[in-house]
Amino acid sequence: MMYPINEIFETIQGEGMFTGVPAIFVRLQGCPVGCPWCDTQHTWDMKPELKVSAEQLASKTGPTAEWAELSANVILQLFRERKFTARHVVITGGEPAMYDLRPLAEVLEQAGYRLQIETSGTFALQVSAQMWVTVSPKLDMPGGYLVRPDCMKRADEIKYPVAMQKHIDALDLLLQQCPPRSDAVISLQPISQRPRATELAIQTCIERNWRLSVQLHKYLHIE
Ligand SMILES: C[S@@+](CC[C@H](N)C(=O)[O-])C[C@H]1O[C@@H](n2cnc3c(N)ncnc32)[C@H](O)[C@@H]1O
Ligand SMILES: Nc1nc2[nH]cc(C(=O)O)c2c(=O)[nH]1
Ligand code: SF4
Ligand SMILES: [Mg+2]
Repeated sequence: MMYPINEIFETIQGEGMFTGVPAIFVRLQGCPVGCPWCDTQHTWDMKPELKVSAEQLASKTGPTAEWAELSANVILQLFRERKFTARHVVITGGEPAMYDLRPLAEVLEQAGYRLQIETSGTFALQVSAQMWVTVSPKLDMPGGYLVRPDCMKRADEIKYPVAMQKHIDALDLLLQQCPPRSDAVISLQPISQRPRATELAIQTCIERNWRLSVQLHKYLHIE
């Protein structure tokens, strides 16, 4: 099984329940959901002419639409070559749930890593039993994809991006229609550090006893 990889880097997890935890990020290429405010629009398309070798991918600095096809074993080898020390791996994208992540999970979990997936919840999950699943639901996006009830049920964490009250109302409806597990953590993440979005998220989290997720990496100016 080969995975289309946009980048692999080590940093501090800036979002959700594992905020502050050193983590290796594996960013997969490709996403058809089309959120207008998406942080990673360079991962949406998989252009054949932008396919590069594993070596070229490893020397990438900063976000570009270049991608490479890597196997799970090559990904693990790359972690070792780059002397990464984090034990937590975040699989993100793009939309990583478009791919069967079980072979990758088998190799990395066998090597002792704890895995987390960041997903929009719009594709059926193919993940390991232990993987921490963060679903960031995407409602009414241009791609026309729907959030799946099975993804909502598998979620360990629902991390919802908000800017306006209508987004909270839409989340309330989703939580009614596709209820998560009772032990799932619910957090609000202000879109693009907008002050009004942040204020709304703070107020709503206090009222509902939900968590706040502020994209710490953007405040710290790290990757
Ligand atoms: C870039 S997405 C990739 C994974 C997957 N496609 C998803 O949407 O969960 C990773 C996380 O960043 C969030 N995100 C993307 N752009 C954002 C923005 N401008 N402001 C706040 N959160 C954003 C997403 O909601 C998601 O939780
Ligand atoms: N530091 C850091 N934390 C993150 N958490 C989720 C991210 C993502 O793009 O999925 C992300 C990211 O890009 N950087
Ligand atoms: S689903 Fe995720 S990667 Fe896709 S456009 Fe939305 S935020 Fe970006
Ligand atoms: Mg990001």
